[in-house]
Amino acid sequence: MYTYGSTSINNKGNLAIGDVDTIDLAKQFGTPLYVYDVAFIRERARGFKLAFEDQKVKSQVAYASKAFSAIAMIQLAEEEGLSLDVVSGGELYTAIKAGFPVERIHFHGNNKSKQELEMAVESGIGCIVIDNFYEIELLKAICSEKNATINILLRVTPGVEAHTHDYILTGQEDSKFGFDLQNGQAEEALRTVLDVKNFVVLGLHCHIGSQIFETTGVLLAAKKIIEQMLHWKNKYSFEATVLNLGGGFGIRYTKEDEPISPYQYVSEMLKEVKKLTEQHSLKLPEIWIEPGRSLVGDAGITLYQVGSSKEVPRVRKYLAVDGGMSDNIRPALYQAKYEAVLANKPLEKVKEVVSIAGKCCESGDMLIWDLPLPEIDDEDILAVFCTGAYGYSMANNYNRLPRPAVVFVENGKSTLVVKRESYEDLIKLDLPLY
Ligand SMILES: Cc1ncc(COP(=O)(O)O)c(C=O)c1O
Ligand SMILES: N[C@@H](CCCC[NH3+])C(=O)O
Repeated sequence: MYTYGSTSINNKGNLAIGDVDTIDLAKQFGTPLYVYDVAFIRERARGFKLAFEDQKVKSQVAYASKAFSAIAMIQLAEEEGLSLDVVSGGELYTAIKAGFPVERIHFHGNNKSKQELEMAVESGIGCIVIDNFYEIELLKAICSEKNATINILLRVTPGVEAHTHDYILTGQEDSKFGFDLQNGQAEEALRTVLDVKNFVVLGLHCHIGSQIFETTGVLLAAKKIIEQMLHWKNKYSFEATVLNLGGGFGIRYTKEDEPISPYQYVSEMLKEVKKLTEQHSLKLPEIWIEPGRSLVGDAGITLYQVGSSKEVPRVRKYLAVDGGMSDNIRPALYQAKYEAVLANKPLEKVKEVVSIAGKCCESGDMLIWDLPLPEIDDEDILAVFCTGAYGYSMANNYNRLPRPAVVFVENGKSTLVVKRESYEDLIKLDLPLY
């Protein structure tokens, strides 16, 4: 059996994560349960930073908190010296409440509201990544009213198609994000922001998509942007001091996935940027990146209690668990694939192939199709690997299922970092008619 992330088999023969027995975790905290190995997250964070240090390039590695935002996670990002990418007032609020240094927070989003922008400006945020002309006007008015100066990046769409699921592509021309680099929109945006006295235009941002396994796309994007940078230096005497190349580094969800290491990805990216800027006699900008999934995705697993099963003769057997699309919507949304084992007998011989269903009232609520498993018993716990990114953060209360708890494990110890929702929590915003 291949184990994912930092899971292993312990001396009881159970699946362990960060040296903590997953069956003990399920007993102590209940199921479904998200569990993160903190050491794994730290190692990834250090790996990203090392790639920049080795190439002697000034950088910021910003954790894209949309992957998993919770106070403890933000504090961990701070401990590792990461910066932070937020995309909403809610993510910003969480970061502020976690005590994250605001000057290292970058604010993204294709439709930031006036209230969100005001909150960001008032907080003294490090940088706002401007996405569209509407936002330029909104932010300009807010800064002038508050007499505030703000660092900005312009998000550009370089017209690059990355190889990933259509729904998580973002760098192509037909995208809701950013200013198009090729049709003159980005240049018009640059002219506009350079004229705003309250803006300090740090540079440019692009993000071509998510769960990407190769550097071809980002290298092409960097080339297109750097060529524009040269043009804009000549035409407007504008030299970018920051180039943010986004996130999107892929992880290994299943045996078929073969991502390159973050270190290799970043090293190749930096070599290309250095080469191109030297070629065009441009100053090497600070390089920022925004990994989300690759910092937390394979650090996390979800534990479920198995429940009912249904045999469809000659077709398949469904095995239901006590969660589903409410705690992991990715299979339903992107046909995302996952691997799983029975955590109490991960090494036992395979007996049958079953399809793992969730408990929501939807036929599409399937977590894994055709999973080989040993003989299944009522007390079995299913562990699904690599659920650390876009699991809890995309969790919902469909069918009024309470969202699961989140536990961090490190050095053999477990800590509850997000409580399980209760039925009381589910109705706390409801107002009775009588
Ligand atoms: C602008 C931006 N930055 C960073 C990310 C993080 O992506 P990932 O979690 O794939 O690293 C995303 C999500 O795709 C994004 O849209
Ligand atoms: N939520 C997506 C990624 C989108 C990232 C945001 N641009 C996923 O689960 O893969």
